[in-house]
Amino acid sequence: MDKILPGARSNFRFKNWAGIYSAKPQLYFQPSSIDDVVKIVNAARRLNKTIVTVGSGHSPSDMCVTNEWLMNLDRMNEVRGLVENKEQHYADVTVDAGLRIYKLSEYLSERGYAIQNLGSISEQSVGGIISTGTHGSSPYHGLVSSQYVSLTIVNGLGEVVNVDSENHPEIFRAAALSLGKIGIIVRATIRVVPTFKIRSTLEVVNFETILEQWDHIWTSSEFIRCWWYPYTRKCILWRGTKSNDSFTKVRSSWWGTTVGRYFYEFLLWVSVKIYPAFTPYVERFVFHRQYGKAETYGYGDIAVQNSIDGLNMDCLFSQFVDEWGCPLNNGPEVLRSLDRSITQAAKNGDFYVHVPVEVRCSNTCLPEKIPDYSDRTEISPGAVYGNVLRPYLDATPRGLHYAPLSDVSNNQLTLYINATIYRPFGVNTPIHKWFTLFENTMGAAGGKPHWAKNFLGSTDMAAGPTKSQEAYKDYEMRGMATKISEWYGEDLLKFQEIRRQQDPENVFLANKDWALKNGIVTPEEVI
Ligand SMILES: Cc1cc2nc3c(=O)[nH]c(=O)nc-3n(C[C@H](O)[C@H](O)[C@H](O)COP(=O)(O)OP(=O)(O)OC[C@H]3O[C@@H](n4cnc5c(N)ncnc54)[C@H](O)[C@@H]3O)c2cc1C
Ligand SMILES: O=C1O[C@H](CO)C(O)=C1O
Repeated sequence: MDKILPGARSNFRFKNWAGIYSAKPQLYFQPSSIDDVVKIVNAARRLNKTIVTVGSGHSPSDMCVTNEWLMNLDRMNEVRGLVENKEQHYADVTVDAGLRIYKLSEYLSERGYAIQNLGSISEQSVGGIISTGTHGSSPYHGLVSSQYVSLTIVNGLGEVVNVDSENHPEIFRAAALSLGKIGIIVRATIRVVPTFKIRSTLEVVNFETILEQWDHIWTSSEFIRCWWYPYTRKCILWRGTKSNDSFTKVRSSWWGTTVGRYFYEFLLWVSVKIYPAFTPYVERFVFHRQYGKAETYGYGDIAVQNSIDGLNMDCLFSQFVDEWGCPLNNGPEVLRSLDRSITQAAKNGDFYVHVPVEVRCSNTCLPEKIPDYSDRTEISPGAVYGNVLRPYLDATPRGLHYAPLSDVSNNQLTLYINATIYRPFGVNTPIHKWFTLFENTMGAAGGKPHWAKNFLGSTDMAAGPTKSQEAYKDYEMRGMATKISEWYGEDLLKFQEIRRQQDPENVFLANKDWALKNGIVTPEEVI
């Protein structure tokens, strides 16, 4: 079998980026062409096997874990063409879906173009980044998938299907955030813009100031991120705009040095393994080494970088991450509530949080049609949409209404809060108490979890078999099926219908437990 199927290996161990999950699939494939992918899918159908496609394995959860067949598209990493639209000031680049985002950025930068907006890293694959709803942080940009013009997928019948806004738009809406369940994305066309620099300010701001300025802050620049340090009662506010200014030198980073990094990880290790009450001291110490003590709101440190260096960040260590999105207007209440809980928990010694708690925003409201972009310049803000189709499984709040750029306010925005807990030197830190409280708070504020992350849920909400509470590992996902069905309603039903059409034999229903406990499939579908 290993010999006849393209790129097959039987002795491969998969580990996700964080190193939390690993698995030994029966076979691991790295196909080199769409034909190869079709052959593998057809073989899986014949042999009654399931396939998981893994991109760069950066999803924090166990969503890519399988003991059946695992496919990776790292060998399908060519750029197939770049078509410029000079009048509308963009270009459409067509690539194999295994290409990594940082590689695509290198290719584009040599030709004067750039990806419009990015998350914190550029390691993801073109296919993987959209499959979980990856986003950056901006009042004018939405999910990364809104930059995609078209997708080519190999579905569960081994058919090659091209989908875009005109051709099978409903399959596009399912495949643009599919959790790998609609088909294998083998090619994609992405809308990119002329290369831009980002001029950013990095300000040290009191937590209370952020809350007081909530109505103004989020629309004050095209790119914006807030890193909250609860025990220091401070935030770092990073605001960026497109700019023609000259590059500056790189900002210095204490934890970016070898000594700073190891020392930080060592301090975390001590606080996790030996003395948890040490955690707030570690946070304060690290904060002051990295950012100093003075508040600098309104006159922060300035840097001009290329867009990738500006938008990506140093994510430090292996980590658990639980991220939810809710209406941004609910932010002050949510943050105050989390603040009270974190403070109280530290007093009681119940749990401690790691930092930063990332506070970000996105604008996933879409216009009815793609706007005219002929007036844009290289530094014009805002999205140049590749499509205006909302993915069925888009986890951002429904019921927010599109407004043109000049009228965007907090009313259009999703607030993302990201609870990160590090695993210093690979040691698991307890997360259950903190993440459960976080999830309850975000859920009550109209939030939903980011699909890729380590949300936990509870046995009350899970579907499929559950265990006794004691039988779960602290970090094990219990599931959220009933909530997910309530939150997504008709959109989930539509997604499920398209999934059944595109994959009637359940070839992509590997990791069934994950899909079942979260209600992506119904128990009847997996029996
Ligand atoms: C350090 C770090 C920083 C991050 N920063 C952000 C951030 O700023 N914003 C954010 O939203 N997320 C962020 N993430 C999450 C990350 O962007 C997503 O998990 C993304 O989906 C990972 O892409 P990947 O290529 O690694 O996909 P994988 O994790 O390998 O796979 C993710 C899902 O996509 C499916 N898939 C992969 N390739 C294909 C394909 N070709 N066809 C069909 N399905 C496919 C898989 O089956 C799986 O369901 C971060 C993660 C880490 C570890
Ligand atoms: O999942 C994520 O990890 C980083 C935080 O370290 C980030 O921004 C995500 O999103």
